Amino acid sequence: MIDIQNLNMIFGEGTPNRNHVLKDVNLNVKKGDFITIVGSNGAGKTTLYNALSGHDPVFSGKISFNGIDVTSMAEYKRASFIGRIFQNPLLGTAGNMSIEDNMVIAAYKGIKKVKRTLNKKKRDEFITLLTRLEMDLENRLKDNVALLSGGQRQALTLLMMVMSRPELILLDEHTAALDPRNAAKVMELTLQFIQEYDLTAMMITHNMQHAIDYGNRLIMMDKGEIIMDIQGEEKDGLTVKALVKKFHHIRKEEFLNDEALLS
Ligand SMILES: Nc1ncnc2c1ncn2[C@@H]1O[C@H](COP(=O)(O)OP(=O)(O)OP(=O)(O)O)[C@@H](O)[C@H]1O
Repeated sequence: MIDIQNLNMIFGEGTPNRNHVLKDVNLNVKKGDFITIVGSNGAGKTTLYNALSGHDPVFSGKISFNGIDVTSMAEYKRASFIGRIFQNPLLGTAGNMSIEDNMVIAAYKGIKKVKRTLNKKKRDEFITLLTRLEMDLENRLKDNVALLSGGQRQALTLLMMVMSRPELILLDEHTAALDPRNAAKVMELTLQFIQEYDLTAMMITHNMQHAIDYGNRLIMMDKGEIIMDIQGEEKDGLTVKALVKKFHHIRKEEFLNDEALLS
């Protein structure tokens, strides 16, 4: 589905602040893959998403999506098949608009020349979808999203993302800013939606145990490189201890991210 070839991301080229963030990254993502991504701070995980989504221009290399070269495709065009959720729950929804108005935008995303109407049928659909979140939002359609808690807002973001039927979703520590109960709830919904909507997914997490427990493939990034790509039986039998040991073996240095080990 996605083929990344020799991807280089360099910021500040030609300046004293030149920063070669992604170094000749190659990655082939198959349809249905659920890839968890771990790596220390500054490893280049978010930059990889920024290249994939078209948020940042690529310095060199090629990104193909279903055989089509999308390396230079504008971010707004890629948004019709790539969904993204950020750590900050405020980013995925418009706080000054009601829940139903936010959902109307999601329902018609990528559909051109259609009147964005909210009739009874559509509203009933929204109610059915919101009921699945089990957060009582189905009774608050007219409430402004700014009134919701972080967990409710992130769950709504997730729901709105799947409503727009993306092929690939990019999750960037999307439960990290939530309290444990809401984080677990949003994670549970994420897993349900990935399965139900047959999504291909990538999930950055600082929680090594989550990276091991979820998905079919685990990638570790370090200093702009993919240094591990673990799947199949090897992933099934993985432990945090074994993962850290593998890191030591490859890099001959300490794994610097205590947060990852402690979580
Ligand atoms: N637009 C940009 N301009 C300049 N430098 C950037 C830009 N985007 C990212 N960087 C730099 O690229 C490096 C990698 O950042 P990135 O956010 O991809 O790391 P990360 O692996 O996601 O880290 P974290 O786990 O801390 O979020 C950092 O040194 C960062 O400062």
